[in-house]
Amino acid sequence: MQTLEQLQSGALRGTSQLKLSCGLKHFPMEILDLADTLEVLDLAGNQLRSLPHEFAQLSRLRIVFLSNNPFTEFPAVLGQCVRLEMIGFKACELETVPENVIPASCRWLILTDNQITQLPASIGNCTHMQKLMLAGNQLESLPPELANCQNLELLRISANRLTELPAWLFSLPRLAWLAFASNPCSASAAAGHKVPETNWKELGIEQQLGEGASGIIYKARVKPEAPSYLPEEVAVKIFKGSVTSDGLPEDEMQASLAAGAHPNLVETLAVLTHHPDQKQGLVLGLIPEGYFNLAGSPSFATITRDMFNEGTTFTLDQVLNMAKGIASVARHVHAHGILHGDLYAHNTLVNEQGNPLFGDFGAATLYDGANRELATNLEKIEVRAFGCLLEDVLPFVTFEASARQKTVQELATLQEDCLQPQVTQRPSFAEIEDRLAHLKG
Ligand SMILES: Nc1ncnc2c1ncn2[C@@H]1O[C@H](COP(=O)(O)OP(=O)(O)OP(=O)(O)O)[C@@H](O)[C@H]1O
Repeated sequence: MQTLEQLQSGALRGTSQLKLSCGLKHFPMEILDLADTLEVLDLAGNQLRSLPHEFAQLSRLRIVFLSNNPFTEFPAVLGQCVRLEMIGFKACELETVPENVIPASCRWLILTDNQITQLPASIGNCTHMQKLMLAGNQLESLPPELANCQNLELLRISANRLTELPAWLFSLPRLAWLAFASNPCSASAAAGHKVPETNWKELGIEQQLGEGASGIIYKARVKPEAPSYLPEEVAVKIFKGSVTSDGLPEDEMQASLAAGAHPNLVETLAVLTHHPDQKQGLVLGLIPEGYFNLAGSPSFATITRDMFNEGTTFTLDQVLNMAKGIASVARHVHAHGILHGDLYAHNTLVNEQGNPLFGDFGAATLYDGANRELATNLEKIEVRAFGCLLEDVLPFVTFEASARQKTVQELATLQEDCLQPQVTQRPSFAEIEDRLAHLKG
Protein backbone atom coordinates (compact mmCIF):
# COMPACT_ATOMS: atom_id res chain seq x y z
CA MET A 1 0.00 0.00 0.00
CA GLN A 2 1.28 3.46 -0.86
CA THR A 3 0.52 6.76 0.92
CA LEU A 4 -1.12 10.02 -0.15
CA GLU A 5 2.09 11.85 0.80
CA GLN A 6 4.12 9.68 -1.58
CA LEU A 7 1.62 10.39 -4.33
CA GLN A 8 1.57 14.15 -3.71
CA SER A 9 5.37 14.39 -3.52
CA GLY A 10 5.73 12.83 -6.97
CA ALA A 11 7.58 9.82 -5.53
CA LEU A 12 5.25 7.39 -7.30
CA ARG A 13 5.96 8.62 -10.84
CA GLY A 14 6.25 5.72 -13.24
CA THR A 15 4.31 3.26 -11.10
CA SER A 16 1.97 0.80 -12.78
CA GLN A 17 0.07 -0.02 -9.58
CA LEU A 18 -1.39 2.24 -6.90
CA LYS A 19 -3.22 1.25 -3.74
CA LEU A 20 -4.50 3.96 -1.38
CA SER A 21 -6.87 3.43 1.52
CA CYS A 22 -6.80 6.40 3.86
CA GLY A 23 -10.33 7.75 4.20
CA LEU A 24 -10.21 9.67 0.89
CA LYS A 25 -13.37 11.77 0.42
CA HIS A 26 -12.33 13.01 -3.01
CA PHE A 27 -10.37 11.48 -5.84
CA PRO A 28 -6.79 12.83 -5.54
CA MET A 29 -6.12 14.57 -8.87
CA GLU A 30 -2.38 13.78 -8.54
CA ILE A 31 -3.30 10.22 -9.63
CA LEU A 32 -3.69 11.67 -13.14
CA ASP A 33 0.06 12.38 -13.15
CA LEU A 34 0.53 8.61 -13.30
CA ALA A 35 -1.63 8.29 -16.44
CA ASP A 36 1.27 7.21 -18.66
CA THR A 37 1.99 4.11 -16.59
CA LEU A 38 -0.91 3.30 -14.24
CA GLU A 39 -2.53 -0.06 -14.98
CA VAL A 40 -3.94 -1.17 -11.61
CA LEU A 41 -5.70 1.27 -9.26
CA ASP A 42 -7.01 0.11 -5.90
CA LEU A 43 -8.99 2.75 -4.00
CA ALA A 44 -11.06 0.28 -1.97
CA GLY A 45 -11.96 1.24 1.58
CA ASN A 46 -12.23 5.02 1.18
CA GLN A 47 -15.13 7.49 1.35
CA LEU A 48 -15.49 8.17 -2.36
CA ARG A 49 -18.92 8.93 -3.82
CA SER A 50 -17.93 9.96 -7.33
CA LEU A 51 -15.06 10.10 -9.81
CA PRO A 52 -14.08 13.23 -11.78
CA HIS A 53 -14.48 13.27 -15.58
CA GLU A 54 -10.66 13.62 -15.82
CA PHE A 55 -10.47 9.99 -14.65
CA ALA A 56 -10.78 9.07 -18.34
CA GLN A 57 -7.20 10.34 -18.78
CA LEU A 58 -6.03 7.11 -17.12
CA SER A 59 -5.89 5.54 -20.54
CA ARG A 60 -3.70 2.56 -19.60
CA LEU A 61 -5.88 1.46 -16.69
CA ARG A 62 -6.78 -2.26 -16.81
CA ILE A 63 -7.97 -2.95 -13.27
CA VAL A 64 -9.84 -0.70 -10.83
CA PHE A 65 -11.03 -1.60 -7.34
CA LEU A 66 -13.49 0.80 -5.72
CA SER A 67 -15.05 -1.59 -3.21
CA ASN A 68 -16.20 -0.36 0.21
CA ASN A 69 -16.82 3.23 -0.87
CA PRO A 70 -20.23 4.95 -0.56
CA PHE A 71 -20.93 5.31 -4.30
CA THR A 72 -24.65 5.31 -4.99
CA GLU A 73 -24.33 5.47 -8.77
CA PHE A 74 -21.85 3.63 -11.01
CA PRO A 75 -19.53 6.42 -12.24
CA ALA A 76 -20.25 7.18 -15.91
CA VAL A 77 -16.62 8.08 -16.61
CA LEU A 78 -15.60 4.42 -16.36
CA GLY A 79 -17.40 3.87 -19.66
CA GLN A 80 -14.66 5.94 -21.32
CA CYS A 81 -11.80 3.85 -19.94
CA VAL A 82 -11.47 1.64 -22.98
CA ARG A 83 -8.80 -0.68 -21.59
CA LEU A 84 -10.57 -1.53 -18.33
CA GLU A 85 -10.90 -5.30 -17.96
CA MET A 86 -11.70 -5.67 -14.28
CA ILE A 87 -13.92 -3.42 -12.18
CA GLY A 88 -14.68 -3.99 -8.48
CA PHE A 89 -17.52 -2.30 -6.58
CA LYS A 90 -18.13 -4.80 -3.78
CA ALA A 91 -20.05 -3.54 -0.73
CA CYS A 92 -20.62 0.00 -1.94
CA GLU A 93 -24.07 1.56 -1.80
CA LEU A 94 -24.77 1.35 -5.51
CA GLU A 95 -28.42 1.72 -6.44
CA THR A 96 -28.12 2.55 -10.12
CA VAL A 97 -25.98 1.47 -13.02
CA PRO A 98 -26.90 3.84 -15.86
CA GLU A 99 -26.75 2.92 -19.55
CA ASN A 100 -23.34 2.86 -21.28
CA VAL A 101 -21.18 3.17 -18.18
CA ILE A 102 -19.59 -0.28 -18.26
CA PRO A 103 -16.77 -0.29 -20.80
CA ALA A 104 -17.10 -2.88 -23.54
CA SER A 105 -13.60 -4.12 -22.66
CA CYS A 106 -14.76 -5.34 -19.23
CA ARG A 107 -14.12 -9.05 -18.61
CA TRP A 108 -14.64 -9.24 -14.82
CA LEU A 109 -17.26 -7.08 -13.11
CA ILE A 110 -17.88 -7.21 -9.36
CA LEU A 111 -21.08 -5.56 -8.12
CA THR A 112 -21.59 -7.89 -5.12
CA ASP A 113 -23.44 -6.57 -2.05
CA ASN A 114 -25.08 -3.39 -3.29
CA GLN A 115 -28.68 -2.24 -3.76
CA ILE A 116 -28.92 -2.46 -7.52
CA THR A 117 -32.47 -3.00 -8.76
CA GLN A 118 -31.83 -3.10 -12.49
CA LEU A 119 -28.94 -3.63 -14.87
CA PRO A 120 -28.61 -1.51 -18.02
CA ALA A 121 -29.50 -3.10 -21.36
CA SER A 122 -26.13 -1.86 -22.63
CA ILE A 123 -24.39 -4.55 -20.54
CA GLY A 124 -25.07 -6.65 -23.63
CA ASN A 125 -22.31 -4.67 -25.38
CA CYS A 126 -19.76 -6.16 -23.00
CA THR A 127 -19.15 -9.15 -25.20
CA HIS A 128 -15.79 -9.90 -23.56
CA MET A 129 -17.42 -10.38 -20.14
CA GLN A 130 -16.31 -13.66 -18.53
CA LYS A 131 -17.05 -13.20 -14.84
CA LEU A 132 -20.07 -11.30 -13.52
CA MET A 133 -20.58 -11.03 -9.77
CA LEU A 134 -24.05 -9.75 -8.83
CA ALA A 135 -24.82 -11.55 -5.55
CA GLY A 136 -26.48 -9.56 -2.78
CA ASN A 137 -28.46 -7.02 -4.82
CA GLN A 138 -32.14 -6.39 -5.49
CA LEU A 139 -32.43 -7.55 -9.05
CA GLU A 140 -35.87 -8.80 -10.04
CA SER A 141 -34.78 -9.76 -13.53
CA LEU A 142 -31.75 -9.82 -15.80
CA PRO A 143 -31.74 -7.77 -18.99
CA PRO A 144 -32.30 -10.03 -22.02
CA GLU A 145 -29.37 -8.24 -23.69
CA LEU A 146 -27.08 -10.14 -21.31
CA ALA A 147 -27.62 -13.06 -23.67
CA ASN A 148 -25.19 -11.28 -26.04
CA CYS A 149 -22.39 -11.86 -23.54
CA GLN A 150 -21.51 -15.17 -25.12
CA ASN A 151 -18.15 -15.33 -23.36
CA LEU A 152 -19.75 -15.36 -19.92
CA GLU A 153 -18.35 -18.27 -17.90
CA LEU A 154 -19.06 -17.47 -14.27
CA LEU A 155 -22.25 -15.81 -13.04
CA ARG A 156 -23.20 -15.09 -9.43
CA ILE A 157 -26.79 -13.92 -8.92
CA SER A 158 -27.53 -15.36 -5.47
CA ALA A 159 -29.37 -13.28 -2.87
CA ASN A 160 -31.43 -11.20 -5.30
CA ARG A 161 -35.15 -11.10 -6.10
CA LEU A 162 -35.16 -13.09 -9.30
CA THR A 163 -38.44 -14.84 -9.89
CA GLU A 164 -37.19 -16.94 -12.80
CA LEU A 165 -34.06 -18.03 -14.57
CA PRO A 166 -34.32 -16.72 -18.13
CA ALA A 167 -34.26 -19.41 -20.83
CA TRP A 168 -31.34 -17.73 -22.65
CA LEU A 169 -29.12 -18.55 -19.65
CA PHE A 170 -29.07 -22.14 -20.88
CA SER A 171 -27.95 -21.10 -24.33
CA LEU A 172 -24.80 -19.35 -23.15
CA PRO A 173 -22.13 -21.57 -24.70
CA ARG A 174 -19.42 -21.05 -22.07
CA LEU A 175 -21.37 -20.69 -18.80
CA ALA A 176 -19.87 -23.22 -16.36
CA TRP A 177 -20.11 -21.75 -12.86
CA LEU A 178 -23.54 -20.45 -11.79
CA ALA A 179 -24.91 -19.57 -8.34
CA PHE A 180 -28.51 -18.39 -7.83
CA ALA A 181 -29.48 -19.39 -4.27
CA SER A 182 -31.71 -17.15 -2.13
CA ASN A 183 -33.93 -15.97 -4.94
CA PRO A 184 -37.64 -16.68 -5.34
CA CYS A 185 -36.63 -18.96 -8.27
CA SER A 186 -34.33 -21.18 -6.18
CA ALA A 187 -35.51 -23.90 -3.80
CA SER A 188 -35.06 -24.18 -0.02
CA ALA A 189 -34.24 -27.22 2.05
CA ALA A 190 -37.11 -29.66 2.41
CA ALA A 191 -39.20 -28.76 5.45
CA GLY A 192 -39.23 -31.24 8.29
CA HIS A 193 -35.76 -32.54 7.41
CA LYS A 194 -34.16 -33.22 10.81
CA VAL A 195 -30.71 -31.76 11.07
CA PRO A 196 -28.26 -33.01 13.72
CA GLU A 197 -27.03 -30.32 16.08
CA THR A 198 -23.88 -29.97 18.17
CA ASN A 199 -23.65 -27.60 21.10
CA TRP A 200 -20.53 -25.38 21.11
CA LYS A 201 -19.88 -26.53 24.70
CA GLU A 202 -19.43 -30.11 23.46
CA LEU A 203 -16.39 -29.09 21.42
CA GLY A 204 -12.87 -28.17 22.48
CA ILE A 205 -11.70 -25.75 19.79
CA GLU A 206 -8.04 -26.13 18.85
CA GLN A 207 -5.92 -24.50 16.14
CA GLN A 208 -7.17 -22.70 13.04
CA LEU A 209 -6.96 -24.93 9.97
CA GLY A 210 -7.76 -22.40 7.33
CA GLU A 211 -9.92 -19.52 6.22
CA GLY A 212 -12.21 -19.12 3.22
CA ALA A 213 -14.30 -16.20 2.01
CA SER A 214 -17.28 -17.31 4.07
CA GLY A 215 -15.73 -18.56 7.29
CA ILE A 216 -12.85 -19.68 9.47
CA ILE A 217 -12.15 -23.37 10.00
CA TYR A 218 -10.81 -24.77 13.27
CA LYS A 219 -9.82 -28.20 14.43
CA ALA A 220 -11.89 -29.34 17.42
CA ARG A 221 -11.80 -32.22 19.87
CA VAL A 222 -15.21 -33.69 20.62
CA LYS A 223 -15.93 -33.87 24.35
CA PRO A 224 -17.31 -37.10 25.85
CA GLU A 225 -20.74 -35.55 26.47
CA ALA A 226 -21.24 -34.95 22.72
CA PRO A 227 -23.48 -37.28 20.68
CA SER A 228 -21.76 -40.57 19.93
CA TYR A 229 -22.12 -40.22 16.13
CA LEU A 230 -19.35 -37.61 16.16
CA PRO A 231 -15.76 -38.81 15.75
CA GLU A 232 -13.13 -37.77 18.30
CA GLU A 233 -11.78 -34.98 16.14
CA VAL A 234 -13.71 -32.74 13.75
CA ALA A 235 -13.37 -29.51 11.80
CA VAL A 236 -15.65 -26.59 12.70
CA LYS A 237 -16.48 -23.86 10.22
CA ILE A 238 -17.57 -20.61 11.87
CA PHE A 239 -19.29 -18.37 9.36
CA LYS A 240 -18.38 -14.71 9.13
CA GLY A 241 -22.04 -13.93 8.51
CA SER A 242 -21.98 -11.56 5.57
CA VAL A 243 -22.74 -12.06 1.92
CA THR A 244 -19.73 -13.24 -0.09
CA SER A 245 -19.22 -12.96 -3.82
CA ASP A 246 -20.77 -16.44 -4.02
CA GLY A 247 -23.83 -15.85 -1.83
CA LEU A 248 -25.14 -16.19 1.72
CA PRO A 249 -23.81 -18.45 4.51
CA GLU A 250 -27.33 -19.83 5.09
CA ASP A 251 -27.31 -21.25 1.59
CA GLU A 252 -23.88 -22.80 2.05
CA MET A 253 -25.12 -24.46 5.24
CA GLN A 254 -28.34 -25.70 3.67
CA ALA A 255 -26.53 -27.17 0.67
CA SER A 256 -23.79 -28.80 2.79
CA LEU A 257 -26.46 -30.51 4.86
CA ALA A 258 -28.65 -31.45 1.91
CA ALA A 259 -25.72 -33.07 0.08
CA GLY A 260 -25.62 -36.05 2.46
CA ALA A 261 -22.74 -38.50 2.56
CA HIS A 262 -20.49 -39.56 -0.33
CA PRO A 263 -16.96 -41.02 -0.21
CA ASN A 264 -15.59 -38.04 -2.15
CA LEU A 265 -17.35 -35.37 -0.08
CA VAL A 266 -16.12 -33.72 3.09
CA GLU A 267 -18.86 -34.89 5.41
CA THR A 268 -21.13 -32.34 7.11
CA LEU A 269 -21.82 -33.84 10.52
CA ALA A 270 -23.98 -31.29 12.30
CA VAL A 271 -25.07 -27.70 12.68
CA LEU A 272 -23.34 -25.83 15.47
CA THR A 273 -25.55 -24.29 18.18
CA HIS A 274 -24.93 -22.01 21.17
CA HIS A 275 -21.90 -20.24 19.75
CA PRO A 276 -20.92 -17.60 22.35
CA ASP A 277 -21.26 -14.79 19.77
CA GLN A 278 -24.34 -16.37 18.16
CA LYS A 279 -22.32 -17.12 15.03
CA GLN A 280 -23.51 -19.79 12.65
CA GLY A 281 -21.34 -22.83 12.14
CA LEU A 282 -21.03 -26.35 10.79
CA VAL A 283 -19.30 -29.39 12.21
CA LEU A 284 -17.41 -31.15 9.42
CA GLY A 285 -15.45 -34.33 9.03
CA LEU A 286 -11.74 -33.60 9.36
CA ILE A 287 -9.89 -33.80 6.06
CA PRO A 288 -7.34 -36.59 6.60
CA GLU A 289 -3.57 -35.93 6.39
CA GLY A 290 -2.08 -36.28 2.95
CA TYR A 291 -4.68 -34.30 0.99
CA PHE A 292 -3.64 -31.16 -0.87
CA ASN A 293 -5.36 -28.59 -3.08
CA LEU A 294 -5.31 -29.67 -6.70
CA ALA A 295 -4.74 -26.08 -7.86
CA GLY A 296 -4.75 -22.44 -6.84
CA SER A 297 -7.62 -20.02 -7.57
CA PRO A 298 -7.71 -18.07 -10.85
CA SER A 299 -5.55 -14.95 -11.11
CA PHE A 300 -6.37 -11.53 -12.60
CA ALA A 301 -4.84 -12.82 -15.80
CA THR A 302 -6.55 -16.21 -16.00
CA ILE A 303 -9.91 -14.78 -14.69
CA THR A 304 -11.86 -18.03 -14.67
CA ARG A 305 -9.18 -20.68 -14.91
CA ASP A 306 -7.21 -22.21 -12.05
CA MET A 307 -3.49 -21.82 -11.49
CA PHE A 308 -1.22 -24.85 -11.29
CA ASN A 309 2.23 -24.82 -9.70
CA GLU A 310 5.15 -24.91 -12.06
CA GLY A 311 6.43 -28.45 -12.41
CA THR A 312 3.01 -30.02 -11.72
CA THR A 313 2.66 -33.53 -13.16
CA PHE A 314 0.01 -36.20 -12.73
CA THR A 315 0.11 -39.87 -13.59
CA LEU A 316 -2.71 -41.19 -15.72
CA ASP A 317 -3.93 -43.21 -12.75
CA GLN A 318 -4.12 -40.08 -10.62
CA VAL A 319 -6.10 -38.22 -13.28
CA LEU A 320 -8.47 -41.14 -13.75
CA ASN A 321 -9.07 -41.34 -10.00
CA MET A 322 -9.73 -37.61 -9.84
CA ALA A 323 -12.07 -37.65 -12.83
CA LYS A 324 -14.01 -40.68 -11.58
CA GLY A 325 -14.36 -39.29 -8.06
CA ILE A 326 -15.39 -35.81 -9.16
CA ALA A 327 -17.90 -37.11 -11.71
CA SER A 328 -19.36 -39.41 -9.07
CA VAL A 329 -19.71 -36.68 -6.46
CA ALA A 330 -21.18 -34.28 -9.02
CA ARG A 331 -23.79 -36.86 -10.00
CA HIS A 332 -24.54 -37.36 -6.30
CA VAL A 333 -25.10 -33.66 -5.54
CA HIS A 334 -27.35 -33.20 -8.59
CA ALA A 335 -29.35 -36.24 -7.51
CA HIS A 336 -29.96 -34.23 -4.32
CA GLY A 337 -31.11 -31.16 -6.30
CA ILE A 338 -27.90 -29.22 -5.71
CA LEU A 339 -25.92 -27.20 -8.22
CA HIS A 340 -22.45 -26.94 -6.70
CA GLY A 341 -21.65 -23.83 -8.74
CA ASP A 342 -17.92 -23.87 -8.04
CA LEU A 343 -16.66 -27.16 -9.46
CA TYR A 344 -13.01 -26.27 -9.75
CA ALA A 345 -9.61 -27.87 -9.21
CA HIS A 346 -8.93 -25.24 -6.52
CA ASN A 347 -11.95 -26.55 -4.59
CA THR A 348 -10.77 -30.15 -4.92
CA LEU A 349 -8.42 -31.83 -2.49
CA VAL A 350 -6.58 -34.90 -3.68
CA ASN A 351 -4.30 -37.45 -2.06
CA GLU A 352 -1.25 -39.16 -3.50
CA GLN A 353 -3.41 -41.59 -5.48
CA GLY A 354 -5.45 -38.74 -6.94
CA ASN A 355 -8.54 -39.64 -4.92
CA PRO A 356 -10.53 -36.41 -4.65
CA LEU A 357 -12.35 -34.86 -1.72
CA PHE A 358 -14.80 -32.18 -2.50
CA GLY A 359 -16.25 -29.57 -0.17
CA ASP A 360 -16.96 -25.85 -0.14
CA PHE A 361 -20.63 -25.39 -0.89
CA GLY A 362 -20.22 -21.60 -0.75
CA ALA A 363 -21.66 -21.13 -4.24
CA ALA A 364 -24.18 -23.98 -4.13
CA THR A 365 -27.85 -23.61 -5.04
CA LEU A 366 -30.71 -25.91 -4.15
CA TYR A 367 -33.10 -26.34 -7.05
CA ASP A 368 -36.31 -28.19 -7.79
CA GLY A 369 -35.05 -31.56 -9.01
CA ALA A 370 -38.59 -32.56 -9.99
CA ASN A 371 -38.45 -29.96 -12.77
CA ARG A 372 -36.53 -32.25 -15.13
CA GLU A 373 -35.80 -29.67 -17.81
CA LEU A 374 -34.34 -27.26 -15.26
CA ALA A 375 -32.41 -30.05 -13.52
CA THR A 376 -30.89 -31.28 -16.79
CA ASN A 377 -29.88 -27.79 -17.88
CA LEU A 378 -28.28 -26.97 -14.55
CA GLU A 379 -26.43 -30.27 -14.46
CA LYS A 380 -25.09 -29.67 -17.95
CA ILE A 381 -23.82 -26.23 -17.00
CA GLU A 382 -21.84 -27.97 -14.26
CA VAL A 383 -20.69 -30.59 -16.79
CA ARG A 384 -18.94 -27.79 -18.64
CA ALA A 385 -17.06 -26.95 -15.39
CA PHE A 386 -16.01 -30.61 -15.26
CA GLY A 387 -14.80 -30.31 -18.87
CA CYS A 388 -12.76 -27.22 -17.95
CA LEU A 389 -11.20 -29.14 -15.05
CA LEU A 390 -10.23 -31.97 -17.40
CA GLU A 391 -8.85 -29.45 -19.86
CA ASP A 392 -6.78 -27.95 -17.03
CA VAL A 393 -5.29 -31.22 -15.73
CA LEU A 394 -4.78 -33.25 -18.90
CA PRO A 395 -1.72 -31.29 -20.12
CA PHE A 396 0.07 -32.31 -16.91
CA VAL A 397 -0.31 -36.06 -17.49
CA THR A 398 2.93 -37.95 -17.87
CA PHE A 399 2.75 -41.36 -19.50
CA GLU A 400 5.31 -43.63 -21.05
CA ALA A 401 3.57 -46.65 -22.46
CA SER A 402 2.01 -45.97 -25.84
CA ALA A 403 -0.84 -48.30 -24.92
CA ARG A 404 -2.02 -45.53 -22.65
CA GLN A 405 -2.36 -43.12 -25.55
CA LYS A 406 -5.81 -44.53 -26.15
CA THR A 407 -6.95 -43.69 -22.63
CA VAL A 408 -5.57 -40.16 -22.89
CA GLN A 409 -7.33 -39.78 -26.23
CA GLU A 410 -10.61 -40.95 -24.73
CA LEU A 411 -10.23 -38.47 -21.88
CA ALA A 412 -9.60 -35.70 -24.40
CA THR A 413 -12.74 -36.67 -26.34
CA LEU A 414 -14.73 -36.69 -23.10
CA GLN A 415 -13.38 -33.23 -22.31
CA GLU A 416 -14.48 -31.97 -25.73
CA ASP A 417 -17.96 -33.42 -25.27
CA CYS A 418 -18.30 -31.74 -21.86
CA LEU A 419 -17.26 -28.40 -23.37
CA GLN A 420 -19.82 -28.59 -26.19
CA PRO A 421 -21.15 -25.06 -26.73
CA GLN A 422 -24.68 -26.46 -26.99
CA VAL A 423 -25.68 -27.16 -23.40
CA THR A 424 -28.10 -29.99 -24.17
CA GLN A 425 -25.50 -31.86 -26.27
CA ARG A 426 -23.22 -32.37 -23.27
CA PRO A 427 -23.27 -35.75 -21.50
CA SER A 428 -24.83 -36.08 -18.04
CA PHE A 429 -22.65 -36.94 -15.05
CA ALA A 430 -24.07 -40.48 -15.11
CA GLU A 431 -22.92 -40.85 -18.73
CA ILE A 432 -19.53 -39.39 -17.85
CA GLU A 433 -19.17 -41.90 -15.02
CA ASP A 434 -20.02 -44.75 -17.40
CA ARG A 435 -17.46 -43.62 -19.95
CA LEU A 436 -14.80 -43.23 -17.27
CA ALA A 437 -15.53 -46.62 -15.75
CA HIS A 438 -14.09 -48.35 -18.87
CA LEU A 439 -10.87 -46.38 -18.79
CA LYS A 440 -7.71 -47.84 -17.26
CA GLY A 441 -4.37 -46.20 -16.50
N1 LIG B 1 -13.05 -30.28 6.95
C1 LIG B 1 -11.84 -29.72 6.97
N2 LIG B 1 -10.78 -30.34 7.56
C2 LIG B 1 -9.55 -29.78 7.56
N3 LIG B 1 -9.28 -28.57 7.00
C3 LIG B 1 -10.27 -27.90 6.40
C4 LIG B 1 -11.61 -28.43 6.36
N4 LIG B 1 -12.38 -27.57 5.69
C5 LIG B 1 -11.59 -26.55 5.33
N5 LIG B 1 -10.32 -26.73 5.77
C6 LIG B 1 -9.17 -25.82 5.56
O1 LIG B 1 -9.65 -24.49 5.56
C7 LIG B 1 -9.40 -23.84 4.29
C8 LIG B 1 -10.58 -22.94 3.94
O2 LIG B 1 -11.69 -23.77 3.65
P1 LIG B 1 -13.03 -23.27 2.96
O3 LIG B 1 -13.69 -24.45 2.42
O4 LIG B 1 -13.85 -22.40 3.82
O5 LIG B 1 -12.58 -22.21 1.98
P2 LIG B 1 -11.87 -22.24 0.57
O6 LIG B 1 -12.55 -23.20 -0.31
O7 LIG B 1 -10.40 -22.42 0.76
O8 LIG B 1 -12.10 -20.78 0.16
P3 LIG B 1 -13.42 -20.05 -0.38
O9 LIG B 1 -14.58 -20.43 0.49
O10 LIG B 1 -13.04 -18.63 -0.23
O11 LIG B 1 -13.53 -20.53 -1.80
C9 LIG B 1 -9.17 -24.98 3.33
O12 LIG B 1 -8.34 -24.59 2.26
C10 LIG B 1 -8.52 -26.05 4.23
O13 LIG B 1 -7.14 -25.79 4.36
